[in-house]
Amino acid sequence: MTDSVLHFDRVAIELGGRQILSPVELTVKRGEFVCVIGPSGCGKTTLLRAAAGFVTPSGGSVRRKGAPITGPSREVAFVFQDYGRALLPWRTVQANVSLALEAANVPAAERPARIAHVLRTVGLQAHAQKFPAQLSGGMQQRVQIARCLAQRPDVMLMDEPFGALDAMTRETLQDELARLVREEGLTVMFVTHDLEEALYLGDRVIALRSNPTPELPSLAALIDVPLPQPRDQLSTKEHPEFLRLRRELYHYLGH
Ligand SMILES: Nc1ncnc2c1ncn2[C@@H]1O[C@H](COP(=O)(O)OP(=O)(O)OP(=O)(O)O)[C@@H](O)[C@H]1O
Repeated sequence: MTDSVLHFDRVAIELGGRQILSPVELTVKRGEFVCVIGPSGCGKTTLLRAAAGFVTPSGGSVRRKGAPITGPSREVAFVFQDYGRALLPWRTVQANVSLALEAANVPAAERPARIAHVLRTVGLQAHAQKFPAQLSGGMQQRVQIARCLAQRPDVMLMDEPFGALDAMTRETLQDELARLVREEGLTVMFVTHDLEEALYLGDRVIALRSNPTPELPSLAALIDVPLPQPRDQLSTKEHPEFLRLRRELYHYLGH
């Protein structure tokens, strides 16, 4: 179990008197990229929020490196879809990234080098002094990702991070994230509506279904994605295995 970063141990969640997630059993290993897909309202964000310690399961528990999660932790970073609200508009790019270091009580003398490093990692070193409103949506999302990287988290939880971006920017950011994950050895749980995005990025994809019952539980499918790395927007998406998995997931999602 040493390489288990997150373990969902029969996690069930009720909200507003309604069963959102029936018991989910899942282990996310170190360095793994797990994508979560499913129809709107099936509980994808809720599952991620439980891993972040924002929501307490009504049954079971989420464990990080073996210990139950009882609340938010700096070792778990959360990337929101809405980068506009995640960034402070009155702080520059570097000051937004600095927030993570300030929260972690990193000594002021160490901050500039760490900020410069993560901004280089996401290709924003030339924009450190700009304010969020001076950047495109894709660049603002990179700032949010840089801020999470500055935390040096154990795990990155990403909730439809590219959902608000145009198709071309989304593909660019997918490739940048995939590279970052490889280079930094990140562990990622990534929620998306987009089947192709899930298969393109994931080592594994889990599909959730809405309105779970004991016969048809939340976890509809858990599939391995054995496509070669690094992936490529054209050849990966034309790979026969990609097309086969896409068809399989499409079926699981009840189309
Ligand atoms: N705090 C809450 N109280 C009551 N119900 C809630 C609460 N938060 C979420 N829900 C409900 O739980 C269900 C699952 O929500 P969740 O946001 O996890 O779904 P999702 O799969 O991420 O949806 P989407 O793809 O639309 O973002 C929805 O029906 C939602 O209305």
